[in-house]
Amino acid sequence: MAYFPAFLKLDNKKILIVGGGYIAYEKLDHLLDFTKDISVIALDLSDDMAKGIKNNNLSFEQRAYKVGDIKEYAVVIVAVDDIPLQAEIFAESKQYNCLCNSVDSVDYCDFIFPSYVKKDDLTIAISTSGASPAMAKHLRIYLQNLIPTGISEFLKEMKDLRRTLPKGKERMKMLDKKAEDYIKSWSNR
Ligand SMILES: C[C@@]1(CC(=O)O)C2=NC(=C\c3[nH]c(c(CCC(=O)O)c3CC(=O)O)Cc3[nH]c(c(CC(=O)O)c3CCC(=O)O)/C=C3\N/C(=C\2)[C@@H](CCC(=O)O)[C@]3(C)CC(=O)O)/[C@H]1CCC(=O)O
Ligand SMILES: NC(=O)c1ccc[n+]([C@@H]2O[C@H](COP(=O)([O-])OP(=O)(O)OC[C@H]3O[C@@H](n4cnc5c(N)ncnc54)[C@H](O)[C@@H]3O)[C@@H](O)[C@H]2O)c1
Repeated sequence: MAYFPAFLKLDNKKILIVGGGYIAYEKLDHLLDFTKDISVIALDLSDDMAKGIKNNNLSFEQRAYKVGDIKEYAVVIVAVDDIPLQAEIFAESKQYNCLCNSVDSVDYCDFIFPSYVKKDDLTIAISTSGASPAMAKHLRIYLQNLIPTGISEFLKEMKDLRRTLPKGKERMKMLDKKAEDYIKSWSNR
């Protein structure tokens, strides 16, 4: 079955990444667009991962994962090259209020990472439900080239209108028309 798309609020939620290699860095890089409350536990770090940790002042412990490490975390990303450990941490996460993502199998995931386009308040997330991460990536690149640079300003204008105009049918109609015209103007380019 396909995954339900939701946008998770990360305020006051601690995130743990286990692993410090290439894939851990990909996940870290994406998470940093949304939060800085990230800790890392890994036996060793790639250069990118070491830089990411240093530049963002993240907490890092150089050691093997041990049972109980996830206790304080709301989300754990298990980015180790060890599938049995991914299975163990996923099973352990069920004892706690902790959502788990494992990088080798959706069987050990409560959620999966989408590919995404982010421009200020706009986030477009793309998933193939794990069928083809490569396809998710290329669809992201395609969409990235389609979205006009002025989208952030347009969204700011729409946000201001929603804040200042009184709620009701008239506002709804006006905002709907403005959004429709904006999209039409850009698809006619
Ligand atoms: C979208 C993206 C987001 C991100 O990473 O943040 C992401 N993978 C990306 C890239 C990518 N990953 C892989 C390739 C090689 C080509 C290929 O296999 O297609 C490429 C392409 C590349 O790197 O160029 C290999 C791969 N990926 C997974 C497995 C295990 C498995 O399938 O069981 C294997 C095989 C490992 C092996 O056999 O060695 C699993 C997952 N990867 C997901 C997300 C989740 C499903 C997303 C969805 O489809 O909805 C899921 C299920 C779990 C998760 O990771 O959350 C990011 C693109 C970001 C961007 O650029 O926009
Ligand atoms: N989800 C995806 O998009 C995707 C894509 C390609 C590969 N993968 C899978 O991701 C996994 C990781 O790949 P990689 O290229 O980052 O590997 P890598 O070898 O570069 O990194 C593995 C990391 O795990 C750490 N580690 C291993 N055992 C540990 C333990 N017990 N405690 C703490 N840290 C530990 C190592 O120190 C290292 O930092 C592989 O199994 C690969 O098949 C996933």
